[in-house]
Amino acid sequence: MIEAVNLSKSFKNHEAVKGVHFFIEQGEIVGLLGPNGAGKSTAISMISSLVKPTEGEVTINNISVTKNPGSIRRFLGVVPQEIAVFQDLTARENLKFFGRAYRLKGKTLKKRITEVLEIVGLTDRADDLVKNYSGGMKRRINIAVALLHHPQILIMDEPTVGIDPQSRSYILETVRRLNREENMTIIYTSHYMEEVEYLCDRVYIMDHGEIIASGRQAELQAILTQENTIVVQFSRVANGILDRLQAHPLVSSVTHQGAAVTLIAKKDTEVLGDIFVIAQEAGVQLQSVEVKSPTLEDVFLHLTGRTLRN
Ligand SMILES: Nc1ncnc2c1ncn2[C@@H]1O[C@H](COP(=O)(O)OP(=O)(O)OP(=O)(O)O)[C@@H](O)[C@H]1O
Repeated sequence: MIEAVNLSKSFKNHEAVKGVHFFIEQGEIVGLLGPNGAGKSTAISMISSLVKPTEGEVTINNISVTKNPGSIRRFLGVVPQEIAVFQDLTARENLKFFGRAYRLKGKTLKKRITEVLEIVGLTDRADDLVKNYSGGMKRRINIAVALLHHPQILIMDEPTVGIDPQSRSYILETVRRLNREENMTIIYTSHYMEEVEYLCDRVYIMDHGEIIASGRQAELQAILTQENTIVVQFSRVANGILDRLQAHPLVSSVTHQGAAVTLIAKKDTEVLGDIFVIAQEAGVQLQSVEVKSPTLEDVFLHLTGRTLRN
């Protein structure tokens, strides 16, 4: 349904997206995961015809996005990262305005406004000015605008950044419902691993403009079948201890939050003994050690050497 081949975008001398390929089937929820600056927004802006690729091509339902931007826009609903509605209008007035831009009018528009307000849970506040909304409500009206013309495909760029947990879970449930009840195809970009784990059938992991891994979650986790995640609570992080752990030949990555250190290491009993020795030599105590199976976050860490929040 959506196919991107060798998609690239350069801004002056900077290559934001470097020859990526996507294939997305109808009815899938696909996650595009990566840290800030990975190239996610640029990639989806090319898919939705808002940015012209430097190289490569995107087709949606076999129609070229670059050659026929007008005809593919009717299939697409795009939820941008920024709130793209008028703050001095009410939600209903905003929806009327954008509905007319989609050439909806009269009773059809009125009915659809009622429906989308219901979908995003803003029926009760429809006649309040958007500037008086909470951050989460503004994000929801942003989504409602994208749904007005019954798109087959919804492209969402980090739709839950900076909002309260309740609005966040409301948005996640709305995305699931749209997918299940209307078979809507959804591309969901995020740097929140847990959202992608919860929502997405398949995931593309992007870093520095490239797709560094893709697949179903289980397939991605299988990248680390030879590894364990080891979480060690030290009494403190002494000088040099992180470097020594990182230098261990069986350890592929080390991150820490205070004195809690997470290692990804080959499944080998030697590692635990060596951690103990390293701690002893650094004069710190081991307060607890937990060995876990790797998560999607660990896969990301293994592939990039960084956590998503870095
Ligand atoms: N219009 C532009 N002009 C110049 N550079 C740009 C432009 N848009 C994006 N970039 C650069 O391209 C790279 C990728 O940016 P992009 O916004 O696609 O990343 P992202 O993964 O969506 O990150 P974020 O979550 O911060 O939006 C960044 O280095 C960014 O600074």
